[in-house]
Amino acid sequence: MNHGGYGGRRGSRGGYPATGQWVFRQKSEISVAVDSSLDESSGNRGRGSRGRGRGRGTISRSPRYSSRYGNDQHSRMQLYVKKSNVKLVEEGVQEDGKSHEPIIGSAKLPDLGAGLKLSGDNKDLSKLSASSSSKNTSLSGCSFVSRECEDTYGARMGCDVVNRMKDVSLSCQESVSSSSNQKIEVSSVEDHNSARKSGGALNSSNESSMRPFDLFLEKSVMVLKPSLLVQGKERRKETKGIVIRPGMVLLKNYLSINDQVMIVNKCRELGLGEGGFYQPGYRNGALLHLKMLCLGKNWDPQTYQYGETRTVDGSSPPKIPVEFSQLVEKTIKESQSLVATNSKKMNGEDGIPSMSPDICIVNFYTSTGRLGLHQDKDESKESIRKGLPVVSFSIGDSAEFLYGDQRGDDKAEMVVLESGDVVLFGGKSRNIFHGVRSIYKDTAPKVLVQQTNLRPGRLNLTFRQY
Ligand SMILES: O=C(O)CCC(=O)C(=O)O
Ligand SMILES: [Fe+2]
Repeated sequence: MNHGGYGGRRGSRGGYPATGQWVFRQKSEISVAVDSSLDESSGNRGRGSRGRGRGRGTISRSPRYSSRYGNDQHSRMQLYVKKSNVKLVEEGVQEDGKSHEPIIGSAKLPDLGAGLKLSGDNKDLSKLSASSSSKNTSLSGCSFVSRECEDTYGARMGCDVVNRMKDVSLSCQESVSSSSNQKIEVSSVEDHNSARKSGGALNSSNESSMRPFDLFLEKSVMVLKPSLLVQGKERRKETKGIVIRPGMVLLKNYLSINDQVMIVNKCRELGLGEGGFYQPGYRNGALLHLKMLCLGKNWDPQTYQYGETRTVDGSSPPKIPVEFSQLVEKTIKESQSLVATNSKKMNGEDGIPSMSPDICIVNFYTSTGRLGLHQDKDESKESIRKGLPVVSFSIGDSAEFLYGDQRGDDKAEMVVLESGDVVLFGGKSRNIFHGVRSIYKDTAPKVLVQQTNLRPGRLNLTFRQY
């Protein structure tokens, strides 16, 4: 199989050998996690809250994801400094606490240059956002034991440093405060390796968008189990079928936690393999605000066509796991009987035809991910003419899902899709405009996150028949 210029990617799952390793040099025993993202989050900066208002009325006819364009391609890195209060100090900027706060969370590549410092004491967990383009990052004020930080999986680079002192989990997202002056340094091996591979063109959008992407966060040292109460509550959610409009059905809480865990695990595994997750881009270079994995056939955002291989790297899409297809079949039957009982005049016109999926597009949205209103119309004419349904599984964080007969966000209806929800749109609703306006942070079922270590964000699978 030709992997073109991206041949290294496959090896990286096994390979990508040195890409994105982060080395922490420091002096004591704290954990640090560095999470770098060159993904959809960047494109959302500057938007209003939750991205409302973007892309309004701008959907052009053909682009499937037409309003997902984003020009801000700054890469963003998030530093999780566990058990320590830190502050971000740009080189050359006074360490006066307050003056640095604005830098945190909004630092962009050009501002940071080659170095970036964090300083603080060892009290709280903190999260910093900064540019991943910086060649060196130093953390001051923490006693860190430098483990290693592997950018195992690209666009969102995970680096987990263990708190050897207390053996506690370190994920936290508090604001940064200041203080002490102990130091640790973080330097990005990724930069050096990327430089080698790309001849110095670091952080080029190609390079970063093709980095392997792991749906899982690295396991923390200590994983807190959700209480039995939480688990009980999450299990008690009732399954309910709703006919939203002719041809469109919502199966609320349809996927059990076990199904969701199975799906997440399979997507994670497939997403790390050949043809795995990447951040797709349009012909003009703009990146979509999500990570994508195609199963069965590859959908190409540059041509809006399906193919047997992915043009950007020559990889073949993995097959759709049989367990997925079985679930899809079940949901279609379920919807058909729901429609049949709901509709007195069952003349077939409001129904949802059966289909056997040979395409699945798996999208992963971080909390700032989104997807502009579009129609799914790149399947065969026959498939669309027959109204073969698109079947959509939502897993993880909840999302505002827009749908309607017209293009504008303001003309669309909205439904919140939660983890386990399934939406089908076929028949008379096959050509609806639809999209994802926003993701609700931290709304994924705790038990799912605990059982899978799924990253914060939302996983969506849409099944279709070509
Ligand atoms: O994430 C979703 O709910 C929708 C995804 C979608 O419309 C697509 O991939 O075409
Ligand atoms: Fe779609």
